[in-house]
Amino acid sequence: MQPPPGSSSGPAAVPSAGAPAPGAFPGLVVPDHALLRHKLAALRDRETPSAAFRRLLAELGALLTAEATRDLPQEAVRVATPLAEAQARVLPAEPCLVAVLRAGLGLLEGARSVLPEAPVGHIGLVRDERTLQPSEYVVRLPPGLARRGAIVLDPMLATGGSAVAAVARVKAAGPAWVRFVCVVAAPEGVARLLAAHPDVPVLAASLDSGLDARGYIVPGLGDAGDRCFGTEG
Ligand SMILES: O=P(O)(O)OC[C@H]1O[C@H](OP(=O)(O)OP(=O)(O)O)[C@H](O)[C@@H]1O
Ligand SMILES: O=c1cc[nH]c(=O)[nH]1
Ligand SMILES: [Mg+2]
Repeated sequence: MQPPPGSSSGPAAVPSAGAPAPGAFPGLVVPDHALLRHKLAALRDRETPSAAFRRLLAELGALLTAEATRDLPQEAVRVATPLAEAQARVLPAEPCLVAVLRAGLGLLEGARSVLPEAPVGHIGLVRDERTLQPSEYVVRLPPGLARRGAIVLDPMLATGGSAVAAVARVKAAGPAWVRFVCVVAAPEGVARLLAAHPDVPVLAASLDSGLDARGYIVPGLGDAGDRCFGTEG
């Protein structure tokens, strides 16, 4: 990882050069968090090996899930501590976590560390690298989604085709609400996802500049699935 030219200190939020301000999308949240930026820097680095990439993705999954659940409704309860009764607040039900395969599995591991009782769904999608259209190869969603929300996890929001399809699949199962969590988002993907699903808030660690001619996010981090599972060619 190379230090940028000039000073090592800077503004709290460091947007990618050429990226629109996150405020350009009212449905998008990019948390202002030093730890997210720190881990994302290492994740982007082309020299980061697959094992470290997987660990970083899991850590980002935990941090982003904490942000995505920050304002969920809670119920008041009383608990007996070893000393006295305390007033506390709990989630009525942990939301369902839905991983978009393959790369979403990396985020899922960390998300489950903070939501250990969450039921888990899987949606297998692979993008045709020529047409950029996603095709679906597996869907497994848990029953009983009507009484809880769902958080869809996929590190990359590029053209948005995969995210739009995954969210549609989850919505068809009738969850109380849906939120979409990614690591790196392209403006094109955010615009497409919010246009198709305006009721679905999007949370990203970074809003990047755009897409290259092959539909990859720039600066991005390359192919997340390949880097996670060591399948790069
Ligand atoms: O926004 P889009 O243009 O649809 O691209 C984003 C999708 O591409 C990647 O998956 P990929 O199809 O490479 O599958 P993989 O995770 O198995 O590598 C990524 O994890 C998203 O699912
Ligand atoms: O930049 C991109 C775009 C799609 N899928 C990825 O894994 N990375
Ligand atoms: Mg891939």
